Amino acid sequence: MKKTMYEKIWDSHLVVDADGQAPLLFVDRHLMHEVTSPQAFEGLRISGRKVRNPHSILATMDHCVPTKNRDLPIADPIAKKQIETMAENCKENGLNLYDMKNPNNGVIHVVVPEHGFVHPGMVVVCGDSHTATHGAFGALAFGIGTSEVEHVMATQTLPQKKSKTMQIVVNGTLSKYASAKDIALAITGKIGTAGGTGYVIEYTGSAITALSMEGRMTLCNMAIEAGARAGLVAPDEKTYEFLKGREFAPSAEYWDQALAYWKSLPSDEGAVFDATVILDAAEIAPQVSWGTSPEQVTGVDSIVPAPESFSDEGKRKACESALAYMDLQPNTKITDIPVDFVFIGSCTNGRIEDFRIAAEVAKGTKVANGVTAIAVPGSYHVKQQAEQEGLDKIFTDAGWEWREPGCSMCLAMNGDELTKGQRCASTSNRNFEGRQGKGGRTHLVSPAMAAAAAAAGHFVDIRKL
Ligand SMILES: CC(C)[C@H](C(=O)O)[C@@H](O)C(=O)O
Ligand code: SF4
Repeated sequence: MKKTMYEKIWDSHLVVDADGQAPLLFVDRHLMHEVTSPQAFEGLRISGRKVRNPHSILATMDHCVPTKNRDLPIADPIAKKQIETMAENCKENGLNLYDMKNPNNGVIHVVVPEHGFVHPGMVVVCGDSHTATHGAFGALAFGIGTSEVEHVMATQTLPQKKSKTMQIVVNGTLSKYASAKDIALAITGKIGTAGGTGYVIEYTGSAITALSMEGRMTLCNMAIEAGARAGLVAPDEKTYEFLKGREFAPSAEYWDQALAYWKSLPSDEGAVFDATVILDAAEIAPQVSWGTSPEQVTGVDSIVPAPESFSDEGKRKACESALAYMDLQPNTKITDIPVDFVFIGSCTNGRIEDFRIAAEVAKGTKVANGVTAIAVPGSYHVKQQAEQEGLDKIFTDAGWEWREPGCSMCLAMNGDELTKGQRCASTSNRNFEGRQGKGGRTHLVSPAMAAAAAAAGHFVDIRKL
């Protein structure tokens, strides 16, 4: 029988599939951060159980960490407690933790690939919805809840319902400055935040294979915003090249064996998907979200929609309330929307490629009057690399703040936040009400779009730069 990549990974990880019970999957890699793990460790402690395989786990501190003045004590007592608890839990259980002072620190989904910890064909979990990022390597990677975190720590297995499969085909060539982020947003715009519910998405087509590993990570990262359980891209030469020589990649001795397995993973020619969605890369304009859900998004050359333009009652109401929250009038040109704040960073767009493209746009510009712009590398390695390339200088010369790594303003848990009514061009993945601070307004964009908005003080069609 012809199988999709998802089915191959599923079948090879199935431990038991007994009648009346959810199938049990083997878990290769378990990623952790300080927010969703404390109760799981507590549960283990109470039941007197141990972590089954500490080597399957990699942990970071990312959500609560400050992005400046790291030498000072952490001011927020909740953040301080979370960070201390994480350190104690990892120590007690012998886990590999890259804490705030470790040169490998950063956002979990940026750090993990840097060390080659996830390989094609693996099952990867984390108490975090953006675990989907690692699907870029052809691994089945998805977020789990805290009680599941405890289960995986104790058993290295997880009860899972099998998903349906969706193929999203993106052929053609992206226009200048359009990026993986724009593909991701265009997909969410097309299928909606519930479009992928119940599915694992496999991204295929020439525009996907043309993406760098960073781009594939950006794309898979947002599979969750389209409602999917996970996103996958078939491994290819770029994947192998990226992994080769990294700390946790298979060593030379096992490389050929690993490669042979990885090459068996891509979906068989003629394998049947439960659903197929097709997009043309050439038609994807740089995207800007206008609402409070990642599906409320449009091209930069477009306008803010009017509620009446939606035939669906639910979507019309959602548009109305989003426009009220965002303080936007229907039919406003996207390029006429001003910004007060610009954030480049997060596990969606906090990688070196993101800062390179943003620096290219920011070079020689000045942040517009009244605008605050911050660049927050996704990891310390990204930060170092960017500094080696002189990118930090480009940003600071242009009036940007260059920060320490962390989730930062992606979800504003560390004190980096918008004030009420501030409007932000953000390279993160969620524009929910209050996501970047109470009363803050988020517009999701690519790094290049964010950099252009910082200089102009409003959104700009970067294809015309
Ligand atoms: C804190 C964590 C549970 C959450 C997630 O699951 O994604 C966060 O990372 C986010 O991006 O909203
Ligand atoms: S960067 Fe944002 S999306 Fe990614 S893990 Fe942190 S909070 Fe979640």
